[in-house]
Amino acid sequence: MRVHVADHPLITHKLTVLRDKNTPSPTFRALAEELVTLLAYEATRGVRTTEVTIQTPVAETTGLAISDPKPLVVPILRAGLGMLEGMVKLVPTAEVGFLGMVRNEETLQPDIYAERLPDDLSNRQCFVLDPMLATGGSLIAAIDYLFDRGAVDVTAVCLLGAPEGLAAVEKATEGREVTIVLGALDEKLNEVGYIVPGLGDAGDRLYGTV
Ligand SMILES: O=P(O)(O)OC[C@H]1O[C@H](OP(=O)(O)OP(=O)(O)O)[C@H](O)[C@@H]1O
Ligand SMILES: O=c1cc[nH]c(=O)[nH]1
Ligand SMILES: [Mg+2]
Repeated sequence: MRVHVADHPLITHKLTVLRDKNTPSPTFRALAEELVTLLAYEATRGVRTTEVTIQTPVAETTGLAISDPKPLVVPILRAGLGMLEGMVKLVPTAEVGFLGMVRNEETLQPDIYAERLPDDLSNRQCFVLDPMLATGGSLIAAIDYLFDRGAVDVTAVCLLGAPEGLAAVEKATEGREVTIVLGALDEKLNEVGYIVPGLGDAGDRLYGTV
């Protein structure tokens, strides 16, 4: 598994405002979107491309075009939806599929409650969007789901991760083509499975649930 943790003052600045409990939902949403666009730059480093020949007004030249089948972007509902616009801004030709997942806050086990994905993901490059990688249970379930459908490589973009969750994903996806791009790797999980220092419940903060 490849892991990339962002190291850029602009990303840290935006994450600091995002973490602040006094930041209201509209600002939180705007920042989540901006952060994804910045992280997507790194996450798409391995996007598959094909050489193409084009004609500029001056000369013929070769360049690159994103290959077919186009990448599939999969936001994990609910919180991952807050990252979708930021990602498709950078890759506007990507196809978008949806996975609805919720973590049982007592057992911390994930449950898939909705799915709208292409049936056949064979030979597909997938980009999963979820702001929080806590125990890793949700991300492992999402990655398994995509590989079971035939995906060949999965890159997850998360705003924050916990070391425990990252280790769990690494163990569960051994031998598979998986990349994790994080805005920051936090200190730990607390006793109820929240990331410390984290930002609280990303879904609640995005959508104003109290
Ligand atoms: O790594 P884990 O321990 O599985 O936790 C992370 C999951 O928890 C949050 O979703 P949540 O279940 O709160 O759903 P929501 O997006 O609807 O709020 C988050 O967006 C992840 O999907
Ligand atoms: O810290 C956490 C952990 C799981 N889900 C969240 O939204 N936040
Ligand atoms: Mg939530």
